Amino acid sequence: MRYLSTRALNADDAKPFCDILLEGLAADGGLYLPETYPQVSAETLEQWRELLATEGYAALAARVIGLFIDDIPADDLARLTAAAYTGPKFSDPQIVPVSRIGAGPLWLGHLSNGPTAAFKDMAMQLLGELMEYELSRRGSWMTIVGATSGDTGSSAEYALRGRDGIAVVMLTPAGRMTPFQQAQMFSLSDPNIVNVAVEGVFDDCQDLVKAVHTDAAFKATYHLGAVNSINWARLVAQVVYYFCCWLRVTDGPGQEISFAVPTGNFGDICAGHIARAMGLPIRRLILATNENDVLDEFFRTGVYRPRGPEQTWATSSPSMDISKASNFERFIADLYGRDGARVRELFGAVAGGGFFDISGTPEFEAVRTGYGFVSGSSTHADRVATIGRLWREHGILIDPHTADGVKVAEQYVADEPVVVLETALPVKFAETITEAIGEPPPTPERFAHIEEGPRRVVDLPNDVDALKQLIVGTVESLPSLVR
Ligand SMILES: Cc1ncc(COP(=O)(O)O)c(C=O)c1O
Ligand SMILES: N[C@@H](CCOP(=O)(O)O)C(=O)O
Repeated sequence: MRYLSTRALNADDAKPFCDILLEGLAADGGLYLPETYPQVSAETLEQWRELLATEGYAALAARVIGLFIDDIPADDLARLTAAAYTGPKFSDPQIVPVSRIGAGPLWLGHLSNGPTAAFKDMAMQLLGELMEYELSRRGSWMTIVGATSGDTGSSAEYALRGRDGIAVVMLTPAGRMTPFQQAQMFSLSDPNIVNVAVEGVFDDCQDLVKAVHTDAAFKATYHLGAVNSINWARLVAQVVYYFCCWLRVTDGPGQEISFAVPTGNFGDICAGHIARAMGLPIRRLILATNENDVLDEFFRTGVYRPRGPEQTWATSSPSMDISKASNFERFIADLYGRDGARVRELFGAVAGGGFFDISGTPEFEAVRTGYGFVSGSSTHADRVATIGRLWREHGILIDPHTADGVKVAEQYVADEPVVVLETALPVKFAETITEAIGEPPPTPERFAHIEEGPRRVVDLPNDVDALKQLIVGTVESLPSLVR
């Protein structure tokens, strides 16, 4: 299996999985995609049903991900998935259980049982294993430069702390994360972890990451790598839980279900799009945004108009306060039949501060009819009401992002089961939970003292040169990194 940038003009540039695992973002600014999506038959799905029941999530992950990787031996990959998806890292032995909300059509897919209580752990735990494996095979090292709106950062740091040959420089939007999210990251004292508070919003952090990654000389000298969902390895690991949820909710071949996905950077739902393209019987992909509703606007109207920091609102589902969703480019590349020139043209307009409008085109018609996307958005009042209602009526406590998913899913209820992906645990968002149910969320024992103790974080202006200096200083301060 080989991979090409969404902006590639030449199929000869295709690369194997382990190259793009370490490269992260393509040199042309595009995102990697496999040349084709492997197809999974109904018969294979039934074999995987048996596999999941007898050998568990890690075995399923090795099979699904193995379809996309031919440069890691199958036994090694199985060992890596077994190391990633296990207790006590994950607090539930099923790794991804599902539960039904009452007797209705809505289900929750529980993705937040990992070390940092967010769905990011589902991919990040594996990414940590894969990166260490490949760096050690090559005798190399890496400086991860990432951006977070609250959950990717801690998830990456818990997956990579103390790992040999890897440093992490993680950019956070100053003052925009919850106290719990800040504590999860800033309390870490490992020398290979550097937390940064950038004067700006998440999109500014993400733009800085992309700027250093597209400076080829700098990237090569400092061995820059990526852990955001711009890295294909993140997405392929996330594809697995769509298969898992489908297998747990259905009991036979061909049964269609839908997924409702709280969306920010379009990574989670892009993994659903890929699972569907592989043949998983998904009827609809229900995209849910908060008040930062650029993607909902696109899926309703065909107009993609990213917004600037001044129009990116600080909301009570803060991890989705994103107005320029990276992975959306992957979907557009598929929509346009991997026409790299067209993708360059569309995203060139966006990079210049503009927008694109594909309303009235056959491609936009296909978004709904061929790809199953529908969308909606949610407000603070909606999520508080949804959290309160599920708590009172069903005794189920969900976080504000999952509440956005439930709220939008309810708009689209039909006759098939709908799995709402639970993307974080309530403990991370105490203020909103308290507003919704009149008391703070329970704190799982493993997080009992997280908000106590000293913090380590570096302030940084929104400036590429300042970031480069910080990266240089970090690498120089860790002599064990450079082999
Ligand atoms: C808790 C939570 N929910 C939902 C999302 C949205 O996921 P994605 O960015 O993959 O669309 C994020 C991160 O963006 C998140 O941290
Ligand atoms: N919500 C994310 C934003 C980054 O998304 P990613 O999936 O591209 O890493 C976060 O919590 O940081």
